[in-house]
Amino acid sequence: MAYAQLFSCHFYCQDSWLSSPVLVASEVFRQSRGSSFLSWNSNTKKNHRRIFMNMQADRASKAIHASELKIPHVLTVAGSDSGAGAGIQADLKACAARRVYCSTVITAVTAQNTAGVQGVDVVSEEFVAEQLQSVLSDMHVDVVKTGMLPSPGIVKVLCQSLRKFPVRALVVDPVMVSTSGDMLASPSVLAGFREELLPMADILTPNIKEASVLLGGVPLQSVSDMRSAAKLIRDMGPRNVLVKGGDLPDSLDAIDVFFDGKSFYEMHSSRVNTRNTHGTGCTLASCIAAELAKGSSMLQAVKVAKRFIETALDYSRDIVIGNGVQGPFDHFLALKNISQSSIRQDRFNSNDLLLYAVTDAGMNRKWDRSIADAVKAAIEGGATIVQLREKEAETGDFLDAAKVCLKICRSYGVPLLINDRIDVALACDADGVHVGQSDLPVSVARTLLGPDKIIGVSCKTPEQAQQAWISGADYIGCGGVYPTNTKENNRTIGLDGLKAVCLASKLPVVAIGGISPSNARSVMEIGAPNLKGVAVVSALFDRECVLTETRNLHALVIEAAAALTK
Ligand SMILES: Cc1ncc(COP(=O)(O)OP(=O)(O)O)c(N)n1
Ligand SMILES: Cc1ncsc1CCOP(=O)(O)O
Ligand SMILES: [Mg+2]
Repeated sequence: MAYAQLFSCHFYCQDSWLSSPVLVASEVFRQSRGSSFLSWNSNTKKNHRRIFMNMQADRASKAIHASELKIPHVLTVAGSDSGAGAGIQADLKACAARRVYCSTVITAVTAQNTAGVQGVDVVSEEFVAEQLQSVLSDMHVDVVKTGMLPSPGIVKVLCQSLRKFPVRALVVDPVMVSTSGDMLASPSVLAGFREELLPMADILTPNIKEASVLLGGVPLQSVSDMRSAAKLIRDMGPRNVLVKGGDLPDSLDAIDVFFDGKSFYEMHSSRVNTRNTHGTGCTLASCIAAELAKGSSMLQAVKVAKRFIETALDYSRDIVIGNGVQGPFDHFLALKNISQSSIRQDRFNSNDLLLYAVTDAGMNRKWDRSIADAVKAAIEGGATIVQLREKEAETGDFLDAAKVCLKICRSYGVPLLINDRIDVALACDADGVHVGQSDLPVSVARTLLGPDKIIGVSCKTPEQAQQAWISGADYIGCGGVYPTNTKENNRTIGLDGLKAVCLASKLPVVAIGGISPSNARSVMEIGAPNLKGVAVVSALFDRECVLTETRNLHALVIEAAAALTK
């Protein structure tokens, strides 16, 4: 009986299941009292308490799950762009870049590239409706963002679906004409926009051309025109309007006008001089939708979206994709620094350890040369990898030097590593880092740098060498093999110590510490196949001519390595 009462309470209270333990408790009590429930003995009490506690635990775990698994979700209803700069493809990339899930309803398939739109195949309104039903009946969508809506029928089925499955916000990008000048919606779509869609929209994001079309063709030539347009368009129903002024003539900045019905906000961002602007409208609207899905206010969402576009355009200003006049940009800010060395399949080649040049600012100062000149000379002399080890440098100076040296290294296809400073390596997108036993652990460095960067770690003992492998390092720097003045208080491990580390290591090893032309051969000849080379500071850089010294040492290690393979 008691169980039956509680069971019914469970269902009765389902709506408040997650939110109000007090309500659940009082409901248990109310129902048990109102049921001539006379045998309220201590056992029953205990049972009730146990069941109630179980309910509490169940509720808590459901609450944890609910908050853990709630993923902000944008549904984009738009056209596909085969060149992937705009449309559905831009929306997916923008949402992924803003860390929001994005589902897609495709309204049209376009044959498109950086030169323009070559063809459009409109999806039937029935099939658009079917896609909408599939997504909205199953998934929790926070925000719907619309792009290309090529027919009045598609606008109609979209509005029907939105009435059936209301969402938190609707972002409408009134895509009518592509940036290349091609028509993407029939004129009859305008009526559907005005009658049904715009009154449902939380924000409308027309560019100047689209704002003009919406207003029956009035030209927009100034910020003041954009303000008037924003006001008139808002009268058509959307709660907020963002008129994008990227195409405004005679303006140094890209100025957008945001109007929320009460206030106007002029949003300035610097105009990025690039051909890679294809897809900015779709991306901006998707970013707004993504921020709204995360819970931002409208003004904040617009600000973040604009900042994202500005950064992405600036980052992608020089990338080359396609031969047409307007290229796509890189939503993930990852393509610019792709060099031949970073896209080669074998990201780390242990043969690169052969002659490992490690810089020292003090030595370069002493010999009155810049770090750039030192690095260039070392590479021309035969250095196969370069490490910047700038112990005294200010962070900003270190980063500046790293950027300059990275350019030089990339131009020669030689990897550049940064000693100790993972932040500097990340900031300049160096090829990797070298860390010591008391720097950030290799596993943390790997998490921060990702799977593609090179990570080396200093090891003096076989145990450290085994740990280096487990932690995900790529190579081991082992030393000091001989006494050195370059590193203070550094225990010398000798050739025996080096050999012990090599034998214990599954990773390639480079020897370091007091190595020069006079002893490099003995190092290379210790008889460990995974000893791949020598790392040198003073024998290269505490000398008058870096080029000559590197050349000599290079000839020597090449000879020693060749003798070993005979
Ligand atoms: C290849 C190579 N091995 C060792 C070092 C030493 O780095 P450093 O930061 O001077 O000292 P630890 O961090 O190892 O204690 C290196 N730079 N390169
Ligand atoms: C950085 C470092 N780590 C171990 S020994 C050493 C110094 C190597 O410098 P040099 O080649 O001048 O002996
Ligand atoms: Mg270190």
